[in-house]
Amino acid sequence: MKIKSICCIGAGYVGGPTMAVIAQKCPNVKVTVVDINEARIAAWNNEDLSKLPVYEPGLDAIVKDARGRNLFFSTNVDAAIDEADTIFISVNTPTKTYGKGKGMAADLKYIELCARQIARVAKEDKIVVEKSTLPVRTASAIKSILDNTGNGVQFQILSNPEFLAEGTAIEDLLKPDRVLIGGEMTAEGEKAMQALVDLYASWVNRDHILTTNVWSSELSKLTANAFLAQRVSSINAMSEICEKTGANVAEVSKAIGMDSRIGPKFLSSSVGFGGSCFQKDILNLVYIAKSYGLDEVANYWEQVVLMNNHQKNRFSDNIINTLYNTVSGKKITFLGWAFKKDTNDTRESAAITVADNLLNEHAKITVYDPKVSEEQIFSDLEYLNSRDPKQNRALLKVEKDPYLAMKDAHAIAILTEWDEFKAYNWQKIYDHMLKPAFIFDGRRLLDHEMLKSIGFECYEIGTGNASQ
Ligand SMILES: NC(=O)c1ccc[n+]([C@@H]2O[C@H](COP(=O)([O-])OP(=O)(O)OC[C@H]3O[C@@H](n4cnc5c(N)ncnc54)[C@H](O)[C@@H]3O)[C@@H](O)[C@H]2O)c1
Ligand SMILES: O=c1ccn([C@@H]2O[C@H](COP(=O)(O)OP(=O)(O)O[C@H]3O[C@H](CO)[C@@H](O)[C@H](O)[C@H]3O)[C@@H](O)[C@H]2O)c(=O)[nH]1
Repeated sequence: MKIKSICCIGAGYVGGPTMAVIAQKCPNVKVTVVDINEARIAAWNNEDLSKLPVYEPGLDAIVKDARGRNLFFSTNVDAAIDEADTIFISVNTPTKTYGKGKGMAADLKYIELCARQIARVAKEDKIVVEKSTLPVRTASAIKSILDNTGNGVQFQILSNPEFLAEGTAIEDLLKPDRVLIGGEMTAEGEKAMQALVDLYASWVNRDHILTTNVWSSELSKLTANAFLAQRVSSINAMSEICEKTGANVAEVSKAIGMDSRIGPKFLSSSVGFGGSCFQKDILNLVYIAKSYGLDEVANYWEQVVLMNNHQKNRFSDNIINTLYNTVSGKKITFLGWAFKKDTNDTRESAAITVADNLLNEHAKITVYDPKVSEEQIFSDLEYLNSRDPKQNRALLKVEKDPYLAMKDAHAIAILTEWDEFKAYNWQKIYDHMLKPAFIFDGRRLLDHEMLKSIGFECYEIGTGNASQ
C-alpha cells in the first residue's frame, strides 16, 4: 500500500514541523494537521509567517512552500480522520498532575480521546501512528480501544517516535540520525510498516530507517531521552566538583569527549536541563520501572532528575550567597527565559525555577528574552502557584530592550544561551549597573576574561572561581 492522505492530530511543536516537512518532501501526499485549539490553528494559517505558533529556524520557508498546496491546518478533526488513510497521533502526553502516578506517570487522557475519536469516525481501514512519546505497551491499549469501539474496520498501530530537538527541528527532520518504526510482526503489520518506511524514504536514506517490534520502538524513545539527560546531569555533577577544586568543566568535557567511546556531544554543563521532554520522560520511565517492582532501576534513573533539580537550586543559592546573603529588593536581570536558544518554548525551563527561588527571597527580577512573550513568562510562574499572581507581577518585569533590562541591576543571570548576548556592548552595560556588578553565567556563554577586565564580578558554572 501507498500512503496518500495523512491526518495528524495535534498541531504542536512536533505535529506542526514534522507534518510541514512530510508535506514538503512528499508533494503527492495530502497532509492535514488538526487541533482542538482554535487559536493555534489560526496561527498556523496566519498569512504573516512570523506569527506561526512555533518558532523554529527554517520552518517559515517550508510552511510557505507547502501550505495550501498539500499542507492544511484545520480544527475539523472528524473530517480529517475520515479522509486520511494514515493518522498520526501527536498530542501532548504530560506528567500526570492527579490521581495514581501523580507527578510521575504520563497522562494518557489525550491519547485515549484521540483513539476513541478515530474509532468513532473511521469507516475504512487505517494505519494509526503513535508520534507522541508514550509508555511502553501503550499500543496495546490503543488497539483495544480501536477494536472494541470501532465500526469493524481494521487498524494497524505503528510506533514512530520523534527525536527532533527544538531549535534544530527542521535540520533534525530533514536529516534524522534515524527514523524508528515499530509495528506488529504479522503480514498486515509488516505491510503498514513498509508503507511508512516508503513515505520517509522520499528523503531519508533507507539505511537510516529502522524497523523493530512495537515495544522496542516505544521503549527506545524513553531510553534515548534518559541517556541524553543522564549525560547532562553527569557533567553538571562534575561542574560542582570543578568549582570546588579549581578544575574547569569545559576542559574536563573536552578531555573526556575526545574518547571515541564517550564522544563530545551533550557534555555542556549548564544551569540544568529543561524542555518538555527530559524530565517528563524520565519520570515516566521511573514510574514504569516501579510498576514492575524494579526499584533499583527506578532509583537509578530518578537520580538524573534529582541532580538536575539540585543544579537549578544551587545556581539560585549561589546568587543569594554572593549578593551578601540577601536579594530582597535587589534588581536581578535574567537574560533568557526559553529552555534553550532558538526556541520560544519555555516548558520546564531552568529560568522558571531560578526565578521562583529568587522571588521567594523578594528579589526584583527583570527578564529579557528575544522570543518569549511577557504573557508566557507570567503564565509559567502562575502555574507553580507559589504566590499570589499579583505578587509575581509586582516583583517581576519583562523588558523588550536588553540594555534597559540591565540598567541599574545588581546582577545579571544568563539563563539561555542566545547568541545575541555574546555581541552586546558589555562595557556600556557595566557602566549602567550598580557596583559591584555581578554576572552569573548559567550557560558558560560569555568571555569571562573580557568581562573581568571591564570590572565585572563573574561566576561561571563549572569554573573554579565561584565565590563560596
Ligand atoms: N516538543 C518536542 O520537542 C518533542 C520532541 C519529540 C517528541 N515529543 C512528544 O510529542 C508529543 C507532542 O509534543 P508537543 O511538544 O508537540 O506538544 P504540544 O503541547 O506542543 O502540542 C500538542 C497539541 O495537541 C493538541 N491536542 C490535545 N488533545 C487533542 C485532541 N484530542 N484532538 C486534537 N488536538 C489535541 C493540543 O491542543 C496541542 O496543540 C508529546 O508526547 C511529546 O512528548 C515532543
Ligand atoms: O550538553 C547539553 C545539552 C543540552 N542541555 C540542555 O538540555 C535541555 C534539552 O536540550 P535538547 O535535548 O537539545 O532539546 P529538546 O528539544 O528538549 O530535545 C530532547 O527532547 C526531545 C523530546 O523528546 C527529543 O526528541 C530530542 O531528541 C532530545 O534531544 C536544554 O535545556 C539544554 O539547554 C545542556 O544543558 N547541556
